[in-house]
Amino acid sequence: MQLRFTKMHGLGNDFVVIDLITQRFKLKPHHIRKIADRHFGIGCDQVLTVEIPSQPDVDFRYRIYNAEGSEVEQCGNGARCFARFVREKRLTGKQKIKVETLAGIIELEVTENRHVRVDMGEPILDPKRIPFTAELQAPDYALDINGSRWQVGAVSMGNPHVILPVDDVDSAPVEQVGPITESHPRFPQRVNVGFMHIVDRDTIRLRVFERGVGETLACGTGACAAVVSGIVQGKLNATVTAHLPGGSLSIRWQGPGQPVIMTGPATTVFEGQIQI
Ligand SMILES: N[C@H](CCC[C@H](N)C(=O)O)C(=O)O
Repeated sequence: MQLRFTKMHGLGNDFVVIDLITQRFKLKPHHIRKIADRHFGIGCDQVLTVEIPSQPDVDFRYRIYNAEGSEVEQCGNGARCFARFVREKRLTGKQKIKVETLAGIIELEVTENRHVRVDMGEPILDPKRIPFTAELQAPDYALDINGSRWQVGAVSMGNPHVILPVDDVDSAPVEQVGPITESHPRFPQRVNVGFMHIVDRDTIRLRVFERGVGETLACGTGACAAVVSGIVQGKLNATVTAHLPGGSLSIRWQGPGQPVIMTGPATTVFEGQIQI
């Protein structure tokens, strides 16, 4: 079958976006792996699908698949691309778009300067719901990684994140520590691994080794989780600029009971068709 797709990216975190409203196809893990393959397929970090919602008062269903084929709960950079896609494809004319994900409902808004503002919902700090094995909820946790002890943050944005503090992201041990931490036994559903340098109370630099993908040029939920962790530890103000290798995001969180608001760009690269 020929499937139409659109190649997009959010700060270099790249996606293949497929409209499964006007096209009918059931994507299986081996299809995702083929689409995501950078030599034998199109190439991307994640595949995103646009589907008919299953809930009332929601505009679309938004599904996310990591390049390895696993379906995941949330993708922040993908959410911004989702908003641009459904408007460019005239699947909606709305300024504010509600979408359902495995992590719950999020709200997307295309802003005047063509950026997209996403209400990512409330962060989850209860270890049991991240999930992360810990006696009690705390601002940070001692975590032994390959014989070294780190003092880490643990936050879910619907998907699990662990945040490791570093003094310099450029020299952070992403390749060495990322893979082993992604599969750390205290994270039963594996985890996205952020390496965060707090520059000042309004600024962080961040690299992310993503669950199911590896290091990406940007991670939206990772930026949200890192800022929340820094705020909980009393080290960041409510509005933070997160600088990632692919570019910068604005992240705002006003504390417990409040949603995390992420604002940033979304870019369409090309359209195509793939025989699948
Ligand atoms: N790798 C993530 C999903 C994609 C998240 C990232 N691309 C973002 O922008 O939030 C996970 O397994 O939870």
